[in-house]
Amino acid sequence: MNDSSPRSDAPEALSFTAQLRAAAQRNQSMLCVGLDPEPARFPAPWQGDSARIYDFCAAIVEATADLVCAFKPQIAYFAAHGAEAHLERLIAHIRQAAPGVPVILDAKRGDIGSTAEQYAREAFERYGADAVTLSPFMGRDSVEPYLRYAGKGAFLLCRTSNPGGDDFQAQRLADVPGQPRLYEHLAQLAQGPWNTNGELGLVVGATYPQEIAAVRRIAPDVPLLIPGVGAQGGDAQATVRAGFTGWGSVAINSSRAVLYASAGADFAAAARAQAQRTRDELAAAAQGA
Ligand SMILES: O=c1ccn([C@@H]2O[C@H](COP(=O)(O)O)[C@@H](O)[C@H]2O)c(=O)[nH]1
Repeated sequence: MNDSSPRSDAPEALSFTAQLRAAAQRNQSMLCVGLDPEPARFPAPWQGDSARIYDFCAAIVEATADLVCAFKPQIAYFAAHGAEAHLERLIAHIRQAAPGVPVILDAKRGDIGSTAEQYAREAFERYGADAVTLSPFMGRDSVEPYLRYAGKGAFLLCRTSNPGGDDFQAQRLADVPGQPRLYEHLAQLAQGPWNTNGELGLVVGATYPQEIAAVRRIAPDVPLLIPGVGAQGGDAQATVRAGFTGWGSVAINSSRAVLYASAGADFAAAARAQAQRTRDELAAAAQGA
């Protein structure tokens, strides 16, 4: 043996997509619980108290750790209260309470390359997230800094869950062969030329199952982050039928329906019950898919 070769007893870290697949399989779950803390909706005596953001989210994580394939903190809910330190502490806590469950930082960043480098550093080094959401509006060079982080994931907004997503995402691109809609073109890019580290994914809303199916046909290999079940009324079963191709192929997000399942002292138990119902409904849809 060559003694000068680097040796480590630490297991090699899994890439984001491998982690997502493993967590989904282990917990038999497509459910991603969204961490969108709103102090006004916290139970008494924490109601209105932004100093309790960490405590509230940590309780949700502990209650649902074995039911999810991922957690998705939305950065605005922390930054709006100056609670970035709570987010750092929360992600560190997820490593302890839910080992192996990946963290998708929902930040929807998008800027010129030099600024994107700073956003990537924030997501992956400051917060230690496993993946981040990005707006692809500024083009390939605005996405590349994130792809330089080995094993880290990035989800491009593709066909978002809101009605206004049609304003741009459904428009046809006259200059691209076949004149695809913008969201279809984004799916082609994510499946092919932009996916240089094999860790790109797409955001598609559960409120638009037909578009999920179209995206899945164009991009059969990329993971889909699918918000919109629960509070936004997306069709969970149609979503699974349209997007699921195996464990880790989809992370179906529910935030408010889980977080605020009860406004009382039993909020964590109620969140667990709601997460379990959603996980089981999604899994049952896969059996029938
Ligand atoms: O198209 C999109 C992209 C992101 N989101 C985010 O997901 C959650 C949804 O929360 P619910 O309470 O389950 O409706 C939230 O953080 C959004 O910012 C989305 O809804 N749609």
